[in-house]
Amino acid sequence: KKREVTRLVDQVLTVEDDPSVVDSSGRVNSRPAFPPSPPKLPIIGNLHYLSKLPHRSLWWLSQKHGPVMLYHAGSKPVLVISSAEMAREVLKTHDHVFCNRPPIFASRKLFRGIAFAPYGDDWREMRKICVLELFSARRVQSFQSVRIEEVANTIDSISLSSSCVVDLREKLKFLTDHIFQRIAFGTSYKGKEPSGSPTIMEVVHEYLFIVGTVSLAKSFPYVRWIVDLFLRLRPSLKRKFHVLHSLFQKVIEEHKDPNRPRPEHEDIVDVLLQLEIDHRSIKAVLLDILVGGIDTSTVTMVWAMAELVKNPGVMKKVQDEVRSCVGNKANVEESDLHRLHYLKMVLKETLRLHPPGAILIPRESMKHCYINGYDVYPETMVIVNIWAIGRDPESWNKPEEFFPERFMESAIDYKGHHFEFLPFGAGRRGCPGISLGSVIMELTLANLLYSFNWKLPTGMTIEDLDMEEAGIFHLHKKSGLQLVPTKYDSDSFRKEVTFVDE
Ligand code: HEM
Repeated sequence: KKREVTRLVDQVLTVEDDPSVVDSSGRVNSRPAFPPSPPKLPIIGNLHYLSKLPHRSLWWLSQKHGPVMLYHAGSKPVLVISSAEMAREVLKTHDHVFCNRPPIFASRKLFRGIAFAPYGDDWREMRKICVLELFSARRVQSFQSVRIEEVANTIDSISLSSSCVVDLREKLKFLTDHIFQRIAFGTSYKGKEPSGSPTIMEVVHEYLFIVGTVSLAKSFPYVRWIVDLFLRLRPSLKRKFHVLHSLFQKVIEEHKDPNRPRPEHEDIVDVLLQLEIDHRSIKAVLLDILVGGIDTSTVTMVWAMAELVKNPGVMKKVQDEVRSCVGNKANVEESDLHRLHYLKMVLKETLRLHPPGAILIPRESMKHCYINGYDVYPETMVIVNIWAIGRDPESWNKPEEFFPERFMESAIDYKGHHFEFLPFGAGRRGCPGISLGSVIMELTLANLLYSFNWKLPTGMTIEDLDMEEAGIFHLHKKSGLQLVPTKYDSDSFRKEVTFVDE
């Protein structure tokens, strides 16, 4: 109601915002009804409102201007959606209008995989391959041995530091990097770079950062040449593109070598070569997988462990569940996961409060339509602030609290049917990697929780645990996560459980 009142007040103050202004002769004025918008400045539009954490600035603005707001990034109008109801309008009711991506990232000269491709036959074809061939249930299952081996290596490596401070973020980054490189390339190049050379993921991050900056500069026709001249982004972008291009080319050539030893499972490059996909598209899909999978899973698991350490009651409950389900096995297996109901709730609660993509990858309208009575014109960029929606008190009771039990009697899942909870997006452009991402996260978290007890380094209290956010593409925990693991003694737990049962 408060939002509606704010919207009405805004409409009274800004006549342009009123969708049905009646003039003195009683005629309905047919001027376009633009959504409410913060006051603009010349050249920069509304950019002065943006902080280092755009999802928070946009959330703050939406509290004043409503869940459908027009934000001006320089000369570019951007429709910002901040409620479950309006997200449903965009991602379901009008999904066919908003399933395009804006031309950022999508230059023909760069990689144009699935995530940033414009809507059309090329995207449709690659998306079909993605859903039916690359991330189908059968294919995800075929990568099981990779997950098991890599998670076991991580547990072994942490065991070596039992009772010492461990940089858990680094361990998890290393793990997901290995898993996704093995899934995509059949082998991991991590640690095999010539000394002093950046890792693949470092090049990927730099590449994305430059593409993002160049794209943003396009919204500022007056200052674009200054950005180009002083930051010399384009030559740098070209160099990064070539590094990735040659690496992916090398991987493809190795796969085409008839003397290559047969791996125990087909990797993504094998599948794409068998489907006779052209090399350029294969490279773009490889980039999508590295970008889509590695950071998202790492940041989510770091947030989950941080929230658990901050909430010892939840930590105990989830560890008790994992340990009593697994019994006296050496580790948690994938076949155990379907019984770990509370663990799944912990993961959902983490994704509600800390969705790695706080705002969905931008979409673009393909034709005129109305959202909540407002005109939205073709080629308007649309962003859905899923971070704000996950904390909206209209949808969530005590939204700031980490309370996994809220999912107990609830049918809400993250498959894109519940618009108050959209960590993987929804509709035609929703994430095709949900099953792969979630099984990696569940298996890793279950084993971390099974194998170790976790506490903060000596002298640190829960209050000292910094939950500050950072990041442009993916929202990570700014200060990393230093924790002390101690190896869990399953015998003593069994005695404890037997004692309780008796
Ligand atoms: C924690 C794990 C992950 C999260 C939270 C996540 C989240 C997302 C989100 C929010 C989108 C945009 C959806 C939209 O616009 O409605 C997306 C798209 C995408 N994701 Fe994921 N993702 C994850 C893991 C993965 C994995 C493991 C892969 C592949 C290996 C992947 C590949 C993709 C691709 C290719 C797209 C673009 C889809 C399209 O535009 O058609 N993601 N993801």
